[in-house]
Amino acid sequence: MSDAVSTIAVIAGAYLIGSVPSAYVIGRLVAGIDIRKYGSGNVGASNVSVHVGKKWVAPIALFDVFVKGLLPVYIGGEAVLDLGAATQTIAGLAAMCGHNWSIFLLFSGGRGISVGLGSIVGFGVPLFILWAAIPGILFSLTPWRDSAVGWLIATLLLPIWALWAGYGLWVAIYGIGFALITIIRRTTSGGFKESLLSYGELTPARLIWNRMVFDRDIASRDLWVHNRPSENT
Ligand SMILES: O=P(O)(O)OC[C@H](O)CO
Repeated sequence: MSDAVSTIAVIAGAYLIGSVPSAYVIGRLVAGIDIRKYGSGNVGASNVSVHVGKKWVAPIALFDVFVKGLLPVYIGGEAVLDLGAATQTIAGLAAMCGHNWSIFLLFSGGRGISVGLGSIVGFGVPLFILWAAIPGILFSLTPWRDSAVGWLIATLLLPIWALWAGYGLWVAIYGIGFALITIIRRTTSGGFKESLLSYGELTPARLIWNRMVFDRDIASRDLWVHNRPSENT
């Protein structure tokens, strides 16, 4: 196979693997629910933990981190096909796009943090430690335990960490892509008019802020993660 064909295959394969909706499949098979209609609506491990069961967190997270996130970056890298940093970056972002806008879920999906985590490990464990340090400290050592805020700060800083630690321009571009995808995914995470009607006290600016920074429509995390379809109607 020529390098061009391998590059296209790795990027397309990354999008398709990223699209496999592990959290959705577990929700359907184990609890008979559409996880997109419960809690945060996120097709990810933490939403399954609340609405299906904690024991499903590990298998979903392992699949999303290692198969969706790490594998495409690893296969594109020196150890396997050696297609270069540009291909690894685009493959990592394609996997995240697949997870967030899955072809198997009519372009709905998750937020991409687990997939991003796996890809960052693929670029280098020290980069992962730099990226995860702020959310880790916020969560474990301060009263500000909102992981959504921590991951947003971490992801906005990722391009700087990548350049500072010598990972090169393409890994910094991966960081910019990750940050843009996170902001787009969060701010477009649900119907805009519907949310403004459902939560009367919200202004459009506040809704956008809540979504981008806290990854939810309303201030209360507890109410948001325990949201169920019957309570929305
Ligand atoms: O960002 P996602 O879609 O990978 O989901 C994140 C997991 O639920 C862990 O919080």
